[in-house]
Amino acid sequence: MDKINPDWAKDIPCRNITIYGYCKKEKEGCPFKHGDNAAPSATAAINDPSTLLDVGEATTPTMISVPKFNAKVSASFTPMIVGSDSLATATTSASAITNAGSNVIMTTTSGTASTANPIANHAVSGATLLNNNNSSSNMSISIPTTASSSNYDPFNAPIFTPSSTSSIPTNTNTASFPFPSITNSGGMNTQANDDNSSNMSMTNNVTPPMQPPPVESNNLKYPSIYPPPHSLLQYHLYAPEQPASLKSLLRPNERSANQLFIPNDIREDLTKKNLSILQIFPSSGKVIPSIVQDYFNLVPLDFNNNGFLNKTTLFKVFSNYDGKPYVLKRLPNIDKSMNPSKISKIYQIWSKVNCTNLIKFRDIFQTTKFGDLSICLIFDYYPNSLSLHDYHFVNFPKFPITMNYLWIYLVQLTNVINSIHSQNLYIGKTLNWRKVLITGDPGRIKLSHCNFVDLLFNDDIDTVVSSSGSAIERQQQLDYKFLGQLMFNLSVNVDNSNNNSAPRGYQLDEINFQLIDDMKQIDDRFKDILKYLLSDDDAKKNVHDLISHFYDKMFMVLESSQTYTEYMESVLSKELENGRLFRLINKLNCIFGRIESRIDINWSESGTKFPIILFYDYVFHQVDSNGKPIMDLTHVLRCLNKLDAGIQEKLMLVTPDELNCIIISYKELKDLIDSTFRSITQ
Ligand SMILES: Nc1ncnc2c1ncn2[C@@H]1O[C@H](COP(=O)(O)OP(=O)(O)OP(=O)(O)O)[C@@H](O)[C@H]1O
Repeated sequence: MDKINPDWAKDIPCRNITIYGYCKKEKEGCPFKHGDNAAPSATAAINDPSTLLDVGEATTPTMISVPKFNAKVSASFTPMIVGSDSLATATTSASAITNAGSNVIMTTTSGTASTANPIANHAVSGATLLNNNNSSSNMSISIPTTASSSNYDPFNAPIFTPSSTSSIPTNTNTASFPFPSITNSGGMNTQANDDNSSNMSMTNNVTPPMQPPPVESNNLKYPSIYPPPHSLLQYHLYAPEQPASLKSLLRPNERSANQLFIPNDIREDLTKKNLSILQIFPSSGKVIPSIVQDYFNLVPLDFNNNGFLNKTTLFKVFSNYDGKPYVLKRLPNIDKSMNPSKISKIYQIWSKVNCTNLIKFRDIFQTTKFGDLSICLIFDYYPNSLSLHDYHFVNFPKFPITMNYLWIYLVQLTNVINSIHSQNLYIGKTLNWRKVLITGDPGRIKLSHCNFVDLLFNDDIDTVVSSSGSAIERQQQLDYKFLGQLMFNLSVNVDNSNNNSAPRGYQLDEINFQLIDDMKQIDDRFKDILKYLLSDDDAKKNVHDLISHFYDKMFMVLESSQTYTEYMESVLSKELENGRLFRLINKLNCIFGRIESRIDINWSESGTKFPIILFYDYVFHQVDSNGKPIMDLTHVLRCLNKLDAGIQEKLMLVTPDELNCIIISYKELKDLIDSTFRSITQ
């Protein structure tokens, strides 16, 4: 190599500085220029913080002043070794990407290095973003590298907080959590008045998009229910139904996924119900006891109700006996302990009533677990059920009440009256639109409670439930009036469910025949029934007389409920095979493609297991004559069903090079797969 002329070289910037940021031969007589214009060296940057680029004064660097990006020395890209001293102190001054319009400068703001540490890595979200009002925008990202981060212990680490550095004002308004305000979303400054509107301009006071509440806040608010609403399943992640235009493109043998599986609305509804069943309450064990008698995991159903512990409360619970969910209704602050024989009598009487339109009563007991003496009643739980009042007039979306609904409800409630009266019992005031729950389609309703509370606090329980008591007959006659009142209140609000005004509920003494006649939206037959139910005649009302007014409507209800049952059966039959096929695919995947099989002679082309490989390709990796992958779900399902049934039908499996083929039956394949699976599970 020729000797370099020092006079000529002294004005030329040293290439080592350009590439590495420093020149190790500088002290050994490197003739090139290491002067003032060169970028600050790494060591200088560490020892003299003032030499670090000040993000606040970021200027457009030139190619000469900014070293090119170098993966070996750039802190942001150097894989760190935890505990390595050399790396703990190594750092880099800057890396920059420069182009005509925009500059990105990355600097470290402390002398110590960042490590492969999630806490340190939050620097990206805590980036300092500058807005430059000239035509070229500078995006300067400051990487705070917290000291002593070399030994990261994920288990003892503080909660990850996308923190703010001094250059990023923290948003103290935690109310917006977890949703960022629109103006700050994505960290983009929508108000930047940059001339060049195409430049993405970001300001210093950009709020990090996901700002969690401060950890030490005294007013820390936990989500009132788990899982919190924002973490609920994203139902739209499932494939939506195909538009009609695409359906026509299907070949005769093809079916869309929607034709093969459960319809989206039913799946979504069932998923939501499952979610409600599985909900847990975070403070269980503190505010609310974690176990009450044989029931655990208490979740208040009306958890928005303040001071709910002093009122009648409903909890969703799980039974320790059968693991099923139930509803626990707690009657708090009982003055004195109830006579156990009274409690057991109530249980014996009411647990006998079996009616599809009455929520089944399961258990009753006294407890001091809530800090007082409470009586607890246990009922079947129907997730996401709403009262008639809430379903038609309060909750969104509202389901407008129609004449058909009125008939369906009337038939079902008559069924409840019939079942309860036939046991010499009565319903009482609980026959109202807040205690009748909609539990499913089409308009399926269940009465949630009967007169338990009256019975519990009535000292003369024997009279109340005696088989010949005239008191009971009187109460039973009142039940018809309560039914009339309920049906009247629904009818009078038929037009109301479409607008936002609160539904008007009439008391029994407010209802008269004139009001019934004035209702334009109700047909005359229904008005006659209302009059029959609400009349003060001496003639005793009974179920037989009542249904003579609308027996034809009972056929309508029977018809709709049978049609719905058949529809659900057909949906169920579509899903019937899923569990079986899922187990089969699991089995196949467990044995197929294992690393050890690559060196196992049995899986080679001449091995005994080779048909499994070919079959897997045959089922899942079909290609057309041009070698283009084919995705035919029907083919997959057909093959798997035949395999599962182990039929004698033979199929030809061809090797990818098409030079060899195997003719094998599904039965033989099934045996082969079963024996292979057994061999790896033993
Ligand atoms: N068995 C049940 N399964 C599912 N949800 C229920 C059940 N019983 C009640 N609910 C839900 O709880 C809500 C409140 O029911 P209810 O009015 O009976 O309770 P409450 O307000 O404690 O009664 P009370 O009027 O005696 O104080 C109902 O609208 C319904 O959404």
